[in-house]
Amino acid sequence: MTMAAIETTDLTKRYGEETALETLELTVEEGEVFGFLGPNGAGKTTTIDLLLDFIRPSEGSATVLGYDTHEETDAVRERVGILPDGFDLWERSSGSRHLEFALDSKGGTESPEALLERVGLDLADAERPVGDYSKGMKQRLAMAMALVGDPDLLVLDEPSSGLDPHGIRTFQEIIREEAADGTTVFFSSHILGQVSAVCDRVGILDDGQLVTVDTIAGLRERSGVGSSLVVDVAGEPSVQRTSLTDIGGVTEVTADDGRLRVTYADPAAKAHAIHRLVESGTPIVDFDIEEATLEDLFSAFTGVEAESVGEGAAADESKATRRTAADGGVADEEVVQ
Ligand SMILES: Nc1ncnc2c1ncn2[C@@H]1O[C@H](COP(=O)(O)OP(=O)(O)OP(=O)(O)O)[C@@H](O)[C@H]1O
Repeated sequence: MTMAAIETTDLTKRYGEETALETLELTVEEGEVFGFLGPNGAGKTTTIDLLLDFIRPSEGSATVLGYDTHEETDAVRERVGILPDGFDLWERSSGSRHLEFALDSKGGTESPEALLERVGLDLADAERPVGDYSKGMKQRLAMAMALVGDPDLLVLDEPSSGLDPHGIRTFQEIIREEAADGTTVFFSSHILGQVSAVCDRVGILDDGQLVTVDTIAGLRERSGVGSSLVVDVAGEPSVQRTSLTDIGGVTEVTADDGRLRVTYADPAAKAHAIHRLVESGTPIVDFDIEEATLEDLFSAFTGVEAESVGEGAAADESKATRRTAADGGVADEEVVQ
């Protein structure tokens, strides 16, 4: 039997009246790259802090790599590499000193140079005090420290914060390399594109509740958010609308100004639709497939509308709005920075 890298049972954290995490039941298998997705305040950091015993649960328990997070904290921390959210560095010490410290305390045997190269920090920068580093450079150093000692599990809390697009690619490469080497990777993010780029499975957390866990493909299928076949036709389509709506898996057909849009839940439906159009003698000028985006999926599962979730620094300014019924109307409240 394979051991789960992370297993939580009934894991709950309350702060007074506020429930930061509600009866979380989560299993992350060994070797998986698992994305933990959710808007600000969803409970991602709380979960990670519980897994590493930085805070104690109000109820429930968890194991990491088979060890109880509370009873066997040292065993857990020895085997886990952590890139925390809002980590502290010693501003006056150099990057190299930080790495030496991490190597000493973890008993790591890696060469500092190799670690620096992996995260894209050059040797000259490594000699400068960390107080002079940009946010992205600090993030790279923290990743190098997390990699020390060849951890069995990498826990990354919002790893891309402060990184430029190149840095994001570097981190994605590291995640893929670690996974290829058998390391389990658990990382939290509110940026969907980054999660989909590397993850085997995704868990969506919203307001302390695990809303769903699935592969991206599975989320697509279950969300009911359809993809669309968009066909440009010369003149009016000569096809009967019902001959398209009759196709199994088609959920909606609209026609607008020489453009026909067939929305489907079952991908097999699009070939049928093309076939019927050709059969009816409709002159097709061009066609395109518009896939449901990850943003659409996220909204479908959380009711939170993500607006801009591209890569890079700009993504950190991405906004999402939660639709709340207020004063009988719909108010938009910002929930993602
Ligand atoms: N020490 C604390 N005292 C009181 N409430 C807290 C404390 N720590 C976290 N919370 C609350 O718990 C909830 C979950 O916070 P958490 O930091 O886990 O969210 P998150 O998903 O990591 O968000 P972010 O993306 O902003 O890091 C929030 O409502 C937060 O205000």
